[in-house]
Amino acid sequence: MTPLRPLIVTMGDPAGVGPEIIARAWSTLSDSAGSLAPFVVVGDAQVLKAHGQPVEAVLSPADATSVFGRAIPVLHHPAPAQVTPGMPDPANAVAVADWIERGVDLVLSGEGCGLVTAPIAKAPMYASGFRFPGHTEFIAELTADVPFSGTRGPVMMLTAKDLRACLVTIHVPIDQLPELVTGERVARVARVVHESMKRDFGIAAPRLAMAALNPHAGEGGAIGLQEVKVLRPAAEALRAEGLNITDPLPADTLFHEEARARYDAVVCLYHDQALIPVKTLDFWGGVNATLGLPIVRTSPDHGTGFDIAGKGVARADSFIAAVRLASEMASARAAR
Ligand SMILES: NC(=O)c1ccc[n+]([C@@H]2O[C@H](COP(=O)([O-])OP(=O)(O)OC[C@H]3O[C@@H](n4cnc5c(N)ncnc54)[C@H](O)[C@@H]3O)[C@@H](O)[C@H]2O)c1
Ligand SMILES: N[C@H](C(=O)O)[C@H](O)COP(=O)(O)O
Repeated sequence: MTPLRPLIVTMGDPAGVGPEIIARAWSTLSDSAGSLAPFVVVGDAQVLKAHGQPVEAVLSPADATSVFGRAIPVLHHPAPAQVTPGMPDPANAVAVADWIERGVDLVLSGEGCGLVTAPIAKAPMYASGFRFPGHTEFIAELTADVPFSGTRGPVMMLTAKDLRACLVTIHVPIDQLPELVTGERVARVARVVHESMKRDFGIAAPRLAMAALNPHAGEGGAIGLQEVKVLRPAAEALRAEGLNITDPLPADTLFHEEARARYDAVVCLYHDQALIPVKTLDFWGGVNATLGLPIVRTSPDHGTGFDIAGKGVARADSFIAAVRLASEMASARAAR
């Protein structure tokens, strides 16, 4: 099989742990040529150089393959404001968004096989006028006009070990869930997940589970009506379409080892219903992936870690797992 093009890594907030986990990940992965796609970083080369690894500015992702064994290849796009680890500056937020847009463009052009995004911090991005909740919605907007055969996302998936938890709603207040958890929204997410399990994970016959919203799946309507009125009808309609998906199941018994063995992915209804089990199962190895887009995109399961940025203690495990997963997903897409 033809070798993959490089992965495109975006630096994220330069004041966060992104630069140091990229440097640490490179020192681990630089001799993995062949088994994993190499990566090239879109960001400020000077910021990366501060983390003790060789850095080499390149002119295109194509240069990354020959450089990756000896240095971190960087497509240098300078941060406009001074970078102080742990001290985010909204003046750099526009550059952070530009790095993401550049990264998406490089994957769409075919110069990169997938995108791995180091963490951004929402507050400084919002302060600069960034109008998206996070990477997920921004990247969906950037790829909205690109043809895509299948149900279009974005769907956020958090994965660790054998758990793939996919979100129907993301960064919304809990009191909006009864209004937002609709049959249409659940069905669209389930279709995206079903198609992604085949496209991105090579699972020919995906088994999906659906989490209930209410305790004990609503206890037949005695503890809430979403399961009776919304979720079970949606599951029945999806099964009629040919998807293998359960009725809404009590979330408290969905995530233990034996339960996880019964499904390939679980459709969860809100952020913490998915993220607590994933980050509890393996905080250091968890990965955030965006499904249902024309490009592969992954990200570590943690944020910018401003409290430890620049102190040399940030772990690169999740970032390395995100690189591995993006490489695997890109390979699965290339093999189809
Ligand atoms: N992929 C992403 O872009 C992403 C993911 C999650 C959160 N965020 C954003 O990051 C910002 C900070 O979020 P938060 O404080 O809720 O979570 P966080 O993950 O940044 O930090 C939570 C705790 O985990 C620690 N931690 C984080 N990464 C670590 C690493 N690599 N090694 C060791 N310890 C680590 C931090 O020191 C902190 O104590 C917020 O704006 C949030 O929205 C971004
Ligand atoms: N909910 C995500 C997590 O905790 O990993 C995080 O906010 C990242 O969201 P984006 O990938 O949309 O930036």
